[in-house]
Amino acid sequence: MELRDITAGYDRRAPVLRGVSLSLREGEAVGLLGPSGCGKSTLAKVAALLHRPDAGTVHLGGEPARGFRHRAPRAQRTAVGVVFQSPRLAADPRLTLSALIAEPLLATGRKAGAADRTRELARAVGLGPDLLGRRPHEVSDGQLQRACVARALALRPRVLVCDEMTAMLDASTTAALVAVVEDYRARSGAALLAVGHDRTLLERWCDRTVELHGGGTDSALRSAPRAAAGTSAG
Ligand SMILES: Nc1ncnc2c1ncn2[C@@H]1O[C@H](COP(=O)(O)OP(=O)(O)OP(=O)(O)O)[C@@H](O)[C@H]1O
Repeated sequence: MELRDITAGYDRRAPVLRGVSLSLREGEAVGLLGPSGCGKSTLAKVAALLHRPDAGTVHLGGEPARGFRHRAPRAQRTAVGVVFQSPRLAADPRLTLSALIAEPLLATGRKAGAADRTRELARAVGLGPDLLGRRPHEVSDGQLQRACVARALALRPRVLVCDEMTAMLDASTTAALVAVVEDYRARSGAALLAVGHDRTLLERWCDRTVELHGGGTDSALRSAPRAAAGTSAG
């Protein structure tokens, strides 16, 4: 994925991001750090094709993004999986965890095999069958976030964007979900953009970290390689 010269925000006269470029190679994990409000989530939404930049381009597998939000073509939209910080805001409260995980499969016409794939994904994220029939208000934040990660992986995305995925989780759920994402990345060759405030976690987890500096008049990214050898995810 390549983000080229992205200018984006919510008011064209005062963009949050100005001329930000970032590329993720196949299989690469990049951690995105920066002070609160500098535009990390905005950049994550642009990368996930959920927010149209005012200027600049997003390339996926060498192809320019042909639209954003509902205008993104299905093949490009499904190539990017997203996990947000708050599963309570992200998850439809009416769906069971099973339906939540299966929804992207059914919405893209993959009905055959959807039940098996849902069980496989649930197992991978550590959700037992007893939880799959429950709705969001009947499970913990950690259990719900596990379902959201499973859902994000359902269509085998080429890029996974995790925006503060672990911010609301305890240490053991954080470690478990980082391990799930890492296992998927290792097997699939997908790239990862992980946004967060936990520098220690991102420096251990990712191949490199980049620091976004907002500030209205210009935004810049500074790169740093992975933390010293010997550290490992989770
Ligand atoms: N939907 C929106 N409408 C208007 N302004 C927004 C919207 N979303 C974010 N902003 C503003 O854009 C700026 C950047 O927000 P963003 O969420 O991208 O920052 P961030 O670096 O992810 O912050 P944090 O680390 O606190 O999550 C902030 O000033 C924020 O108030």
